[in-house]
Amino acid sequence: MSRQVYAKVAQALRNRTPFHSGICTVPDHQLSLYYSQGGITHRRLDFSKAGEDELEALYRTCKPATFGRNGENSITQGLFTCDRGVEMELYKLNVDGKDDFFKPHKDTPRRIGMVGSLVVVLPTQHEGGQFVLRKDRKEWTIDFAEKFAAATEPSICFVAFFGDVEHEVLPVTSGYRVTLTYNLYYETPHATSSYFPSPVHRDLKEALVELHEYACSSHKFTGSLVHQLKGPDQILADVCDELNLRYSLKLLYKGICGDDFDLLTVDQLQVDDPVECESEETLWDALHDLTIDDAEGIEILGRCRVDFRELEQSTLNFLSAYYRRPPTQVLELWPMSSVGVETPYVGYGNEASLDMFYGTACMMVAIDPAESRKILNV
Ligand SMILES: O=C(O)CCC(=O)C(=O)O
Ligand SMILES: [Fe+2]
Repeated sequence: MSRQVYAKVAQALRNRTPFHSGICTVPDHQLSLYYSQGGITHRRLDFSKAGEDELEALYRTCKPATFGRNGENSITQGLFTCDRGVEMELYKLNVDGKDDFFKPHKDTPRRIGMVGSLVVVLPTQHEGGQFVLRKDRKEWTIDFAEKFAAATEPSICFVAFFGDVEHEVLPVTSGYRVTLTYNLYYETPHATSSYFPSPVHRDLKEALVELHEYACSSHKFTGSLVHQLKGPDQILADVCDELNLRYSLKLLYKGICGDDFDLLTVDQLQVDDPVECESEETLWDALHDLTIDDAEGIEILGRCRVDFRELEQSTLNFLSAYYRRPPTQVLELWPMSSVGVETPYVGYGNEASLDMFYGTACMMVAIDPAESRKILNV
């Protein structure tokens, strides 16, 4: 992989965000909301020209507790149609007036298969009410009021995010802010991000396409985790699928046995008898039923290579069976939103101590040698 391609792939992965937001123009006639008050009066509200008083009427209907009314709202027309693979369920209508806010929370899954939420912000005059998202100590703020102010055509704004993203709505400082929230479900257990490609999806694809020829072969899934890929990991899998790049999930055991070896395995290392012994003997015990396809020694680019000449003959004998010739080289691009597994054993030293082999889940994308690649039309 050339330096530029590496930089581009790494950049695409680094830029990933756990949400997708934007603004889109909508024909006037689709900006209507029908609602009923106390089950009797039906009202139609046209957001493309709704005035303050009409919005206030909606606000009063939706805030029965505050205004002492027994109102209820029903929405008879959805604004969105859904892409194949993702089911959208209209969940609720929020109308926020001055000083209203939504404190930080994560949306609770309403039923199995819910992947996230979509918030559609309707074009009403308002200030404040910024939408803040948080994940992994990162924070993003979207000011929809500003987006509407800059829009020249009737538009709606939206933000879709995964279920594990915390979000809040800051206080509205003037006007009314109206949103529709939708629950998003994958229709199939393994629906993909290609159904709603995000900028990350496109950037990643563009970066990987620069490898321009790929081997065509079916990918191998390892472990059950592959069916639970989330967010950016799922996007990487989808892009690989589209480009016919082989990928698999593996456990990476980095620097085991005194920092010497890096191993990729299809399963957690098992130590049958975790009694006190040298870590190499324990590793030998853990590996001895496994083939090189189950556990492979690799060279991580940029890390010290194993110097086989310095190994004791007995270690060399068992370990060399787990290295291809030449050894598979692995370039680490970005940490996966991953899980780790621990295999404890009793280490041998001046006194017995509890040691462990620690593996982290990682996604391996195979870049096969040029001669075995196929031209791909993308
Ligand atoms: O109104 C919004 O912008 C979103 C509200 C929200 O997060 C929710 O209803 O769960
Ligand atoms: Fe929410």
